[in-house]
Amino acid sequence: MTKPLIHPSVDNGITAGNQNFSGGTIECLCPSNKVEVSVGAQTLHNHACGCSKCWKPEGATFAVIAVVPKDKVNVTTNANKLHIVDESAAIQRHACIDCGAHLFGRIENKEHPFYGLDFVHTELSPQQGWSAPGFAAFVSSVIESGTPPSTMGAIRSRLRELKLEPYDCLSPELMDVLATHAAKQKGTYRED
Ligand SMILES: N[C@@H](CCC(=O)N[C@@H](CS)C(=O)NCC(=O)O)C(=O)O
Ligand SMILES: [Zn+2]
Ligand SMILES: [Zn+2]
Repeated sequence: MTKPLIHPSVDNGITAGNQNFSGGTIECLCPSNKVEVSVGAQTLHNHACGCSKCWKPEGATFAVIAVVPKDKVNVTTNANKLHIVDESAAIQRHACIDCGAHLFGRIENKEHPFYGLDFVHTELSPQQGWSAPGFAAFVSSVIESGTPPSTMGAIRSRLRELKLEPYDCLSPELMDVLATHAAKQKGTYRED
C-alpha cells in the first residue's frame, strides 16, 4: 500500500530547521505581481494542521503552519491583492485574491490566548532554514475536507513515522498555554 500523502514539504522526509536562521520572505504563488511579506524572525511551533480553514497546496491533506510575533510581519509588495478570507474567524487569514495562497493569519482580538502571534506557511518562502514541523494538529478534521474516515489509521501511522505526533486538537504544550490563559481569566490560576 502506498503511504498516504500528508504535505509535499514532509512527504519525502522532514528537513531540520537552522537554529541561526533569522527570517526571510513569504511570497504568493502568482507567476508575476506576487504579494510579498517579510518575516523578520525564525518561526515557532511549526506543525501540520488538518483543519479545513488553513491553506493547503494542491493535493495536500494537511497545511503546514507556524507562528511568529506579529511585529515581525510586514507586507512589502502588492498589499492591494490581499483580502481577509473570513472576517468572523479568530485568525484573520490574509490571502491573495488571484492565487488564493494565504500570506499570513492575524489574531486581532487582544483577549485571545495567541494574540500577538501571526500564522505563516513558510513553504511559500524562497529561503531555507525555517523551523521544521514538530507535530500534527486537528488531525481528525481532515475528514471534514473529504478524507475518508477509513484512512485515518494509515494517516496517523504515517504522521508518527514522520515524527509528527498526531493530536486531534493542539499539542499538549499549546493546550496548556490555552488552559493557563483561561485559568488566569477565571482567577483560578495557581503556581506550585
Ligand atoms: N474542525 C474544524 C476545526 C477548525 C479549527 O478550530 N481550526 C483551528 C486550527 S487553525 C483554529 O484555531 N481555528 C481558528 C480560526 O480558524 O480562526 C475545521 O476543520 O474546520
Ligand atoms: Zn497570488
Ligand atoms: Zn488550521
